[in-house]
Amino acid sequence: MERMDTMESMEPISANYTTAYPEIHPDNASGSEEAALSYDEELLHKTILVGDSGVGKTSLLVQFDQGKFIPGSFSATVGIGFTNKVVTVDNLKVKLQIWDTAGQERFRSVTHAYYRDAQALLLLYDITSKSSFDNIRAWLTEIHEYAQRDVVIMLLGNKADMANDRVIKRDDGEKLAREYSVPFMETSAKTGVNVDLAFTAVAKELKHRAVHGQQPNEPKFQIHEYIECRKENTACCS
Ligand SMILES: Nc1nc2c(ncn2[C@@H]2O[C@H](COP(=O)(O)OP(=O)(O)OP(=O)(O)O)[C@@H](O)[C@H]2O)c(=O)[nH]1
Repeated sequence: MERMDTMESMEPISANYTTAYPEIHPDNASGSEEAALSYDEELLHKTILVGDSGVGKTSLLVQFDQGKFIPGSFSATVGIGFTNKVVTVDNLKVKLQIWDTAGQERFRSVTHAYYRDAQALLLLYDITSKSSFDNIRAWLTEIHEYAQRDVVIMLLGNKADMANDRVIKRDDGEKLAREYSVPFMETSAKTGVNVDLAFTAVAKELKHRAVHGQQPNEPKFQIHEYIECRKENTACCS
């Protein structure tokens, strides 16, 4: 696949990882009924990665975008930048514009401004960092303050490969997610476990809303079920 190394972002940005709509095809299902409904493939779905500094937002995005992990190669993100990616779900192309934000407190006022237009937010903590987990409630408060009321939120416990350093049990992540009624899974930007799934689930939800949003009688896409059936298990105990 030809890859264009164009970079489209707000200034300042941290790393040159943006590509112009490379495609992945997580679903090979053909003949979906939904495909017959109208969906504008030019629609851009803005998705934002948030969470404390160092939880692995940039790494997760690079793993999703390029399928690779470069250990210790990232300096803290400065400001905000985005990567475009097309995910094919139910034979439709869903364009995600994925914004990688700086986790550091000093950039918070910059990133808040981007929440308003976001259709989805991936909220990350690091399973080896108690403080990053404890801060999730504060992140959710911010999200509820600045983002749209119906924004899709997904909680991700990243660095699931670091079993020996784990301090947050998977159960704790699940409980917190249940409390806020948000889908949850553990991911590893290093091994790639559940990374495609996280973005694909978001793409499916956003596409479903775009296709069926005006039809109140249509059954909703069950993002929780979709994830539960597909997610790979990660170690559960510290
Ligand atoms: N073992 C392991 N290391 C990870 C994983 N994800 C990120 N890291 C490492 O954690 C460190 C921080 O990762 P980043 O992706 O820069 O974190 P960030 O959330 O973007 O940080 P800010 O830009 O400061 O907000 C880097 O050294 C990464 O290599 C993971 O899933 N597993």
